[in-house]
Amino acid sequence: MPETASTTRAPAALLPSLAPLLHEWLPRQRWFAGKGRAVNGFALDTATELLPLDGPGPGLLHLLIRVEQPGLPAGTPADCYQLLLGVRTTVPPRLAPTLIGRARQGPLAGRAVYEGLRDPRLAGLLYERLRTPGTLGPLRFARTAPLPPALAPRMLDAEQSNSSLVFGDSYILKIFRRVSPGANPDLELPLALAGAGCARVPAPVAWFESGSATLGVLQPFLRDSRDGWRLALDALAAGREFTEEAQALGRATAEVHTALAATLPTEPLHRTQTSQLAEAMAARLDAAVQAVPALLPYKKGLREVFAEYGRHIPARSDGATRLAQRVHGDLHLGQTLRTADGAWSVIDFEGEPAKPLAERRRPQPPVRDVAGMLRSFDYAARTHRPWNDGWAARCRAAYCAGYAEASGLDPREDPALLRAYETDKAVYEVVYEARHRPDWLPVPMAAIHRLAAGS
Ligand SMILES: Nc1ncnc2c1ncn2[C@@H]1O[C@H](COP(=O)(O)OP(=O)(O)O)[C@@H](O)[C@H]1O
Ligand SMILES: O=P(O)(O)O[C@H]1O[C@H](CO)[C@@H](O[C@H]2O[C@H](CO)[C@@H](O)[C@H](O)[C@H]2O)[C@H](O)[C@H]1O
Repeated sequence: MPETASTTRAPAALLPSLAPLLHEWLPRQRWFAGKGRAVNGFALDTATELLPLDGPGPGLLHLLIRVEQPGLPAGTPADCYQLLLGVRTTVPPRLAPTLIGRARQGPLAGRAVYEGLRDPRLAGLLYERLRTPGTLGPLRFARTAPLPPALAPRMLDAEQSNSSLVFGDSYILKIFRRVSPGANPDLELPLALAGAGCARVPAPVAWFESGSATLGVLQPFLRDSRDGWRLALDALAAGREFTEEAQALGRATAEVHTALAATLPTEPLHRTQTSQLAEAMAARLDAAVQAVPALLPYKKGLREVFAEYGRHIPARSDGATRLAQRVHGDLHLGQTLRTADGAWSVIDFEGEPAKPLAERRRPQPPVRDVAGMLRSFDYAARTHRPWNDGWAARCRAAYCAGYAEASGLDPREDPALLRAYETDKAVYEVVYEARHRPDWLPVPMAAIHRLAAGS
């Protein structure tokens, strides 16, 4: 074990020290999901000293903390977040921007509390833990193969739902911020895909957990890669087509789907399941209209798209029953990475972060991911001036052709299904943009306008 062994604190004892600091700091974090609602209090589920707080140097405290907020349906547990806090008597100038505050009371009174992941010494310690399988209080560390020692850490500053650290340009560790019981699909699916020999995902090499909850996953870092969103925008800016890339992305998506269907449970999609899926889409639309009233004029037209899907008799052109299966769940260009050799990888299998874990892990028609990517070509085209609708249409066609090539199923053969999933995604995007990036709202609204009009 690296440095000194850990201890587990009685969690409640730390709250008087931490609660006043976190009250200010937590709601400001990009990954804090409860924005716009008051924070009434905190409860600590676990508190683990990865590095003792009363040692000579800095301490590293791992917390699973519940944030009590109003407005949750009865019986819904408060959101639980994972925090890694550094604790020092004084914070050196290079770490000053990471300061959360100085505790005034309780066992940490007078000590500085700061973002532990931004301290290379503490981030390095976490990597050392991942190298060493075993348990540490409530935390369990596992790995698939030996890892090299002492890789220098750096934190990614991307706008993320979680937090990621790169170690020596060899590995990337994603620390999940909002944590729920149950395997996180971002570990479960890449592990299953790697096990099935699918080369389209960076295979997890280590992870850590508490109870049944996944807390972090270490994967190879694709250092010479660029993400599909950047590549698409570059192509647009240079007046280039992106059809070859889109076709390869279609093939990559199909490879992922085929491997997931071969290794994880699938369910037949008969008429009843189809109408339930259509009803769920209509219910999401109703909730979205409440949240974003600009959707109201389109409600009737959009409901008709879902009703058409609900009436639809699912049958494949080869006569087989359609299947629901595990899918990516939030596929878009930003979730794809292309390495210098031209190979595409798919990342971030967590699904839509706002949805409950159980819902994200449910089998769904694979067209859900196809629709997500088709929406993404439209997004890329719409962020470019002048708007290049033809570019997006050609990418969309090439992507479907690539998907058909690798899976034998052309998503365009089932337009009612595809339109319903594109509409469901556009409705999700309207709510997402209204909440996070209001300037982007016209992008999904343009799609809503088109889809509600039946074109
Ligand atoms: N294996 C990887 N290799 C290189 N970069 C990666 C890798 N995995 C993730 N990234 C980079 O990290 C960013 C955030 O990762 P992501 O899994 O999307 O996190 P989040 O769930 O927080 O959005 C990605 O946009 C990508 O640029
Ligand atoms: O990447 P995340 O898992 O955090 O996904 C969320 O944020 C995405 C934006 O970063 C959002 O994607 C939408 O915007 C993209 C362009 O920035 C576009 O390519 C996607 O097609 C569009 O859906 C995603 O919906 C949201 O869940």
